[in-house]
Amino acid sequence: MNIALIAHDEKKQHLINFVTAYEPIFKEHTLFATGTTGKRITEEVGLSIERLQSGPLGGDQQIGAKIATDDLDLIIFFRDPLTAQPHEPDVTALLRLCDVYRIPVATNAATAEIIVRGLANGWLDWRSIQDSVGAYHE
Ligand SMILES: O=C(CO)COP(=O)(O)O
Repeated sequence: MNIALIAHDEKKQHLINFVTAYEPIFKEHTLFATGTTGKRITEEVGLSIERLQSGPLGGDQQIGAKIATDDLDLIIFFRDPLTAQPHEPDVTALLRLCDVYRIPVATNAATAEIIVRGLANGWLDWRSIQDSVGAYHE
């Protein structure tokens, strides 16, 4: 599975802790991340990640583009709901595309726990057989 990992600044340590806890699962998959998030995960957890631009510089839009081309299967995006983001429209657009293409997305640790445990149990295997682009029009 292709998995995107993203966290706003106030949530980055939460994501680091989360990815560390589930490192045996994440290391089995292909990981992408926005710039600063990816840098920290690489340095602090040691996982190999394809880093995109930092969120405010277009990273969320790059993640969105990968969703639109069916190149991502799961998004874990620890959002900070208490701090205004300069690129809020990009965040909204990214989450919208998750709904358009039926991409599982976790925006907090509680949901991420369920999804990652499901991932390990094969509950996301349907991703590899569905035509996600067509799915919206069913
Ligand atoms: O801003 C972000 C998501 O909206 C995350 O970007 P960084 O990982 O570069 O901090």
